[in-house]
Amino acid sequence: MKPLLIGIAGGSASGKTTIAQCLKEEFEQTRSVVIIREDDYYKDQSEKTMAERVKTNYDHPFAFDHALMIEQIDALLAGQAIEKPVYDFVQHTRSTLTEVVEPCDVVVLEGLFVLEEPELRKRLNIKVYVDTDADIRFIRRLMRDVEERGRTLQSVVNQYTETVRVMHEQFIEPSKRYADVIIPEGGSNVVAIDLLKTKISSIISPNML
Ligand SMILES: Nc1ncnc2c1ncn2[C@@H]1O[C@H](COP(=O)(O)OP(=O)(O)O)[C@@H](O)[C@H]1O
Ligand SMILES: O=c1ccn([C@@H]2O[C@H](COP(=O)(O)O)[C@@H](O)[C@H]2O)c(=O)[nH]1
Repeated sequence: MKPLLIGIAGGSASGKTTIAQCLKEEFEQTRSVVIIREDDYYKDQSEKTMAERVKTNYDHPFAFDHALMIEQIDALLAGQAIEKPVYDFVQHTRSTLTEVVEPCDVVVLEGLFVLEEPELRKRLNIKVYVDTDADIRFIRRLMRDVEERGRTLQSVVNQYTETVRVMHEQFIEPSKRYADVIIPEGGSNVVAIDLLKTKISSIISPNML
């Protein structure tokens, strides 16, 4: 049977990763769910200096290698393992590491553009948009980027006002209209996450429902 492909889009720090991780953990024992993060397909910038990397607009679709991402998703859908890139947010470029991902019953794609990019969207069986207010997203991003991604408060504020906010309004928010399911507030929405878990259960063990 072809794997079920679930896409989770939404703004930066809306809770996409948190929800995807919740789904994966629920089915950990059966190893039925694998997560593919669009972030891992940011283009390699190892040829650029750090000063040049900082200037990149990471919230525009051009920042991603979507062709490679689509090629690897198609391989997973065809039952083949992939060796995917791993992104290093601190260095703003691809890590030298790669990760082998085995095919699974359910593939969760999470990222800014998974509903916006037509070639990704048309492959999705279930389209989810995580709808979290901008002020909450900004606060979460500030805390996460300072704690985990090596940023300063000032750099987070500058990036948010110069690119993140405007690209969100241009590309991400409009992609909500393609969603089958809209989840307000992200990871704290237990009811919505339970509905997704039930759907996944019906795919991997249809006789249990
Ligand atoms: N419901 C929530 N309440 C509080 N913090 C949250 C919640 N959901 C996510 N976070 C935190 O916000 C940050 C961004 O969440 P994440 O799931 O990584 O968002 P995204 O993948 O959309 O960028 C993380 O540090 C995460 O732990
Ligand atoms: O080198 C980079 C690459 C990306 N970003 C920012 O990350 C977010 C996307 O990640 P989320 O987990 O969805 O928040 C995006 O808004 C980019 O601005 C970066 O700062 N540096």
